[in-house]
Formats: sequence, C-alpha cells, structure tokens
Amino acid sequence: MTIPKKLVLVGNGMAGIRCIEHLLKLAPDAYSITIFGAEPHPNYNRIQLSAVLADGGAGLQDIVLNDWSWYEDNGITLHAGHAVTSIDTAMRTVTSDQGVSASYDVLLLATGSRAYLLPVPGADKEGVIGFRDIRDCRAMLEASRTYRRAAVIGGGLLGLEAARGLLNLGMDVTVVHNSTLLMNRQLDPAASLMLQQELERQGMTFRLNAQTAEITGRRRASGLKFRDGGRLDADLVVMAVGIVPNAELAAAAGIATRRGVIVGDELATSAPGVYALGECAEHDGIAYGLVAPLYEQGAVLAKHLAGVPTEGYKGSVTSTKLKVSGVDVFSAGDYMGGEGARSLRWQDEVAGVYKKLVVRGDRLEGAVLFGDTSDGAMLFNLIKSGEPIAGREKELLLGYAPGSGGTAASPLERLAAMPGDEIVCGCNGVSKEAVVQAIVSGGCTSLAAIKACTKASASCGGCKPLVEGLLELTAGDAVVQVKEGICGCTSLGREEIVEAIASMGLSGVRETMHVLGWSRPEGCSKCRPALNYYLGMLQPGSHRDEKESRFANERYHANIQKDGTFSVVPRIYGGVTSPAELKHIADVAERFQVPLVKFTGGQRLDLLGVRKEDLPRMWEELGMASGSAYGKALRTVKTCVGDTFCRFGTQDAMGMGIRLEKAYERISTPAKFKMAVSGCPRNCAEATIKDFGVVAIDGGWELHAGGNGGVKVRATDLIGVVRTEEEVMEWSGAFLQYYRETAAWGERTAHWVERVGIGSIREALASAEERIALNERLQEALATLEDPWQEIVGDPELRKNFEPLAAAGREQA
Ligand SMILES: Cc1cc2nc3c(=O)[nH]c(=O)nc-3n(C[C@H](O)[C@H](O)[C@H](O)COP(=O)(O)OP(=O)(O)OC[C@H]3O[C@@H](n4cnc5c(N)ncnc54)[C@H](O)[C@@H]3O)c2cc1C
Ligand SMILES: NC(=O)c1ccc[n+]([C@@H]2O[C@H](COP(=O)([O-])OP(=O)(O)OC[C@H]3O[C@@H](n4cnc5c(N)ncnc54)[C@H](O)[C@@H]3O)[C@@H](O)[C@H]2O)c1
Ligand code: SF4
Ligand code: FES
Repeated sequence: MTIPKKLVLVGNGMAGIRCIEHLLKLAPDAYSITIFGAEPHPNYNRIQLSAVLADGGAGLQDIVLNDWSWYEDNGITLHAGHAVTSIDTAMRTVTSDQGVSASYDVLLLATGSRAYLLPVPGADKEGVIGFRDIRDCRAMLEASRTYRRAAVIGGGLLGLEAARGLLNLGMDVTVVHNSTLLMNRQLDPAASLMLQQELERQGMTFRLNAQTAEITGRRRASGLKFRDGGRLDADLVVMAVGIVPNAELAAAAGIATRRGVIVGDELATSAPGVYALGECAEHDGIAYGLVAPLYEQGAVLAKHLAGVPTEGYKGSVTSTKLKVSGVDVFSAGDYMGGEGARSLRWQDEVAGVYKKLVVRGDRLEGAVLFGDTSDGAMLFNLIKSGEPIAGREKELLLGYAPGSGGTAASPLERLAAMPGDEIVCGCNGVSKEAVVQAIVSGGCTSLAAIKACTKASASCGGCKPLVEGLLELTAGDAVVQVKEGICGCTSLGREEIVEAIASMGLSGVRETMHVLGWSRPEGCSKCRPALNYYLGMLQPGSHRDEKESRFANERYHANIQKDGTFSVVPRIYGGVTSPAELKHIADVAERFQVPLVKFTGGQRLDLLGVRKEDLPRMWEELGMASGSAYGKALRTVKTCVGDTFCRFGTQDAMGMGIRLEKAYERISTPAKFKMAVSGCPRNCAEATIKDFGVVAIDGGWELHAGGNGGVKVRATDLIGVVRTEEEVMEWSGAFLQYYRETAAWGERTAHWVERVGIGSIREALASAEERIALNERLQEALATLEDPWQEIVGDPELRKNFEPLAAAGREQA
C-alpha cells in the first residue's frame, strides 16, 4: 500500500475546494488532506451573497456548498477560523495565526482576494466596509436596521449588486462611480445608459464621474467629500472598487508574485511543490475575478496532481452577467471593438432590448446583451470557439431560427437547435449534452437533481432558465416542478402555508414551522413575521400576537430613527384636529423636549427625537390612540376639506375619512395600507395613489385601489362607483379583508393588484353576499384589537421593555 502524500490547502473557498472535489474523484486515496480557512465557515457560495443581501439575509445558511460533514466524510482535517501566517518552503510547513502547523508534500494556495479599500482619509471609520464575505453581508444587514443612507463606491458588478441589495433593505442608496458609465469594464455606452435608466427607475441614485476624496464623520462615517468639493451624506459606505489578490503570504515566503502569485500552465509557483489557483493566482499576467476560470484552473490542477494527462491551463475568455437587479445584462469578450472590428447593433426601445455583436473578419469577438440575455451562452460559445460566423450575423443578432429565413425563434427552439457540446453553465463548464445525459440516463427530473448531479446552476444561477428549458425539452411531462418557498427555510409558498394552517388548525409560529418541516427550526426574519401575520389573519380570536416575530418598530410601536431615538405619531382621524388637541399635543411635546415636530405626508403630526424610555410616559400623557405609523396596518386616511368648506366640494370628505379611519384603525394588513378621500374629482387628497382611494363625484363616490406614491408610482384602478357613505364602508371593508386574506405578507396592494389582476378583485367583490361575508370576517378581527400604546401604558410588565437596560438585553437576545 502506498502512503498518501500530505496535501495542505490554504484557503477554504470556492476555487480550492472545487479542486479538492475533482481530486477526490480522480485519486481518492492519493493524498491526506488538511485545509486551513481564515473564515469560520465551511466552503460557501460567495456569489450568492448578493442574493442573500437582496433577500434581507434569508438563505444565508442555504449557500453552504460543502457542509461540515463533507470534510469529515472525506477524511479531511479542517482548521476553520485559522489564517495561515507563514510558509516555510524549505521545511515544507505552514503555520496558522493560532499556532497550528502542518507539513506538506504538496501545498495549494487558494487565498482568493480581498476588497480594495480606497486609501482616502476616513476609510478606517466605523460603517466603511467592502463586500466580500458573510461578515460584510451581516454588517450591511445590521446597518440597514438602524441607518437609512448608504453610499456604494464603485458602479461595477459588485457595487450594483450591493446597491440593489441595500435598496431592498429599505435604504436610500447612492452609487458613486468614477466613470460617466456604469459597468464601464463590462458594457458599451448604449447598454450602460439603459442600465442606469432602469436602476434609476428602481430608486437607485447615481453620482457619476465622482472622485471620493475623504470619508467624513467622527467615529462613524457620516458622508463623503469629493475632489470637486461636493458632499454626500451617508451612514454606511460600501467600497466596491475592485479586488486585490491575497498574495502577501506567498511573497513573504519568497514565492514569485506580481499582482497575484505567479503560476504557469500547471498552476505551479516558483517554489517546489507549491501551487496556486483561484483569484490569488496570476496566469499569463491575468488574475481572474470570476469563478468560471477558477474552476477551470481547479480541474486542471486536480488532474495534474492525480497524474492524469492534461494540456495545462491556457487562460480563459470570460463573460459576465449582472445578478439580482431584475434586469438582464450580459457581456463577453471584446465588447467595445476597435480598429478593424465591425459592431452590429440592434435595439428595441419599446421592449428595452439592446444587442451588440463585435465581429472581426468572420469571427465573433465580443457581445453585449441588455434586456434579453437568452442568447448569451450561445454567443459566448462562438466567441470562445472562434468558429466562422460569416453569413449568420443577422441570425445571431436577431435571434432568428437557423435556416428560417427570418423568423424569430422561441427560447425553446433555440435551445433545441443548440449543439450538444455547447456550454450552458459557464460557471461550472457544463455542456448541453451533460445536462441532457443527466436527465436521460441519470434520471434527474428536477432542477435540484440536475444541480446535484452536474453542478449546472449551482454557482451564480444565471443559467437556470437554460437548464430548466432543457429539462422541459427533454423530460416533458416527467418534470418535477420545484416551487419557490416564501424564504430559504421552506419550499412552501404562501398559498400552501395558509391552506395548511387553516386545514390543520396550526397555532403558533413555532408549531407551524415544526409541522411544516422548516429546514431551520428557528426560521428567519422573512418567514417568522409572515407566519405571525397569517396566523393572526386566519385565527383572529385565538392567535396570540408574537411580538418577537415582529420587526423592532412594531415591537416598540414607534419608528426608530437613525440616531436611535423614536418618533411618535398620535392618531388624528382624517387629519382633522382642534385647537384644544393641538395645544395638548404641543404641551406634551414641550414637556418631553421633543426636538422636532413635523407634519407627515399623510397629514399627521410626527413628534421626532423621543427617547425609548420616555415612550410609555409620553403616550400616557397624550392619552391618544397610536397612529400605527410604524406598522403593517392602516396608516392614515388623508382628506381634503370637501364640501364642508370648499366651493368645489360635492361630498363630506372629512367626515367620510374620519369614519373610515375610525372603522379600520389598528387592523393588521399584509403591508402598510394608506387611504385618502377627496371631496371632488380635483382630488386634492391624492386619493389615486393610495392603497384605497375615495373620490367624490356628483351624487356618489368613486372607489379606487392599488395605488402607490413611493419608489415606483402607480395610479389606482377604479373598482366601482357607489352612491352612499354606507356603500363606501361596505366596499372598502370588503376590499380590505379580501386583500388581507389573499395577498402575501409584505405585498403592497400595488403589487398584489398587478399580480392577481384588477378584474379578479372586481369579480370577488361584485356580489353583495360576498362583501357582507368579508365585512363580517373583518369585524371579527377588529373586535379583538386594543390600542397598543394604552395597553403598554396600563401594564407595568410591558413598560419594562422600554427601560434602557432591560430593553438592551432583550434586543441582543
Ligand atoms: C458578492 C459577490 C458576488 C459575486 N458574484 C459573482 C458572480 O456572479 N459570478 C462570478 O463568476 N463570480 C462572482 N463573484 C466572484 C467569486 O465569488 C470569486 O471569483 C470566487 O469566490 C473566488 O474564489 P477563490 O477560491 O479564489 O477565493 P475565495 O472564494 O475568496 O476563497 C478564498 C478563501 O481563502 C481564505 N484565506 C485568505 N487568506 C488566507 C490565509 N492566509 N489562511 C487561510 N485562509 C485564507 C479567505 O478567507 C477565503 O475564505 C462574486 C464575489 C462577491 C464577493
Ligand atoms: N455578477 C458577477 O459576475 C459579479 C458580481 C459581483 C462581483 N463580481 C466580481 O467580484 C470582483 C469585484 O467586483 P467589483 O465590481 O468591485 O470590481 P470591478 O473591477 O469589476 O469594478 C469596480 C468598478 O469600480 C469603479 N471604480 C474604481 N475606482 C473607483 C473610485 N475611486 N470611485 C468610484 N468608482 C471607482 C471602476 O470604474 C469599476 O467600474 C470582480 O472580479 C467581479 O468580476 C462578479
Ligand atoms: S378635492 Fe375638490 S373638494 Fe377637495 S379641496 Fe380639492 S377642490 Fe375642494
Ligand atoms: S452560469 Fe453561473 S451557475 Fe451556471
């Protein structure tokens, strides 16, 4: 029996572990393996950090690629949380920062890169981070709970993915970019401008051509100062201006380095027995920053170490896709084209699609796709293979079916026509043939099975539509549809969960998660509040609201501000108040030294800057109901003066608004719910951008729904016209309850209306019988509700939550 050689891997990341996986297949007994990883985690999918961030942290545990048992099962000694600090190439040993040494016959360096942090004054302040690992991702999630303004420096792939994630977390995001064009290293000007317009539409703000000179603030960052003297306020600064290979460890050991650790075609470094791969390695002058080339390196090195003949690593052509922004962007090869190259462009401004091919001679050299990237894999394969494309340019640019004479091919037709050796998953180098084989011979009938079998779609996920298409083409009816769950803890969707709670009579968040087989017993910040809402909606009488499953604002019944103080918004029905009420509010505000009093957009008074410990006393002194300004509940009913004073008014808008607000205050809804009543079609209360808007007309009222005045403005759809105030109450109550019962938790009416269609809502509310039944269920829920402020005021135990120390302890738990 031959004694296995000792292999040490430094860097427990994507490239190094992929190489070990190959090696274990090729030569399972040839090496005894020891791995050092600076991060305290098993190998995880770094690429998916963008998606985890965009998802509010849900799914962090789902991105593990090789769990702890994988190391054990393969007899690997893992030192997680150990950074190797020195290599002795003469003695062939490595030593970690925790004093653990290991000797090697073969050493693999796969230490990856780190975020490049601009060397500007203030870069070391609290709140300034890169975006590279789980710790950075958590730091952003944490910051978004307390702070509102984020600046992302760098408008490349990473910066835009970080910015999209922070936007999803509710932050105001400005991307500060040093060029006039976003993704200037990946896109041509036309695609870059289209991308900018789309992201602006999503709510992102850009500061282009800006050079950051300083990060301002005391201990924590409070903003940026630019070279031209301009300033930007920011409580969180994310630097995404490129990466630096971690090559210092090798350099200190006398191994040749430039930008990265220099390697040849066999990935060998200048030191005997020492190899490098991944982002820390520099091959032919290039240190790659995408997984596809790093995985190719891993496959070559594993073969070399297993004694399997290989041609060596010859470098890679790369392609990129922007993830999580909801807009499809692809670029590959030389996308700008220079002297001697022809650029072919096609643009459909209505559909928001742009395509550009760069052709030199009869070969495709580069491509940019915006809005429709379904041809990305095919074009990328042509760029890599260098196959002549003369005469096919139009077909390639317009996506025509080959030989069709000019008919656009459907995505499935294009997949069917794709040659078997074409790569469908760029990250993992998986061909169409390999996927088809996995389906036909390997019996894989779901995306998950194909992923497990071939690794296709296991990294960035960009090839998912292609893999699903092949599944549909090959397996047809045998396809097992794997549903998207409400979060990473479950594969169950909203409908199944609601159905299960109702039919099985489940009670309590924990019980529901347990019975329905949650993968994480404690759930996550996405599913726990959702379950709490569904349980409350279905069991209004018996469900005990689980405060611990609610967000901090809803637990404290006040909105937390960026300086840690709170805002108090007492309910002022219909926005109509009196001198006495105003004096009273002013007295209380003075007594508690409220630093700022402001009218909200919904015509309410916001008392800002209140300390947490003062909240219960202040509510007590106000003696008013909570305005629910913090909750997923009815917020405000905005009104105009209506016919009481206005010469144009046709109805009593104030009276109607007050009636609606009194009827539905405190009701919990899937997402915040705003209403307005205008006294005539001039619509001064802006009722047509509210969740439910009422507009008076001669002899009646128009009822509108599904509006939104936020990031993406949406005008309401008309759901009906009624004559009396009674009918307004009947329709509004029915609408509210129907929304409560059928929308997903967190779904604003604007999205819900678009998803289910206004026609189906009109239909559901058309019958008087159904409207009455919905109102009865709504009343049942309303009957159980008490004012949360007065409930706390009257309960010494609940008041303790607001005492500084006790609250801090609970917050941490
Ligand atoms: C948010 C994000 C999104 C991305 N999206 C994409 C994408 O869509 N497509 C794509 O192709 N690429 C993407 N990338 C890039 C991709 O993740 C990297 O190319 C890939 O992870 C590099 O693999 P690696 O093994 O070389 O380095 P890493 O995955 O960084 O692994 C290196 C590991 O080595 C450890 N280490 C470093 N020094 C030491 C030491 N001295 N001792 C012990 N351990 C050490 C590090 O802590 C790290 O865990 C993305 C990157 C990020 C951050
Ligand atoms: N979808 C994907 O494929 C994906 C996603 C995230 C990250 N990544 C990879 O992660 C790595 C890091 O990504 P990245 O976006 O940081 O690198 P990058 O080099 O691709 O982009 C950095 C961007 O920052 C800009 N920049 C540089 N200095 C600046 C300054 N002082 N002020 C403002 N802007 C400045 C540059 O113009 C450039 O567009 C890359 O290798 C990237 O390929 C890939
Ligand atoms: S909406 Fe009509 S009634 Fe109301 S204030 Fe404006 S003009 Fe007057
Ligand atoms: S292309 Fe990235 S996982 Fe397939």
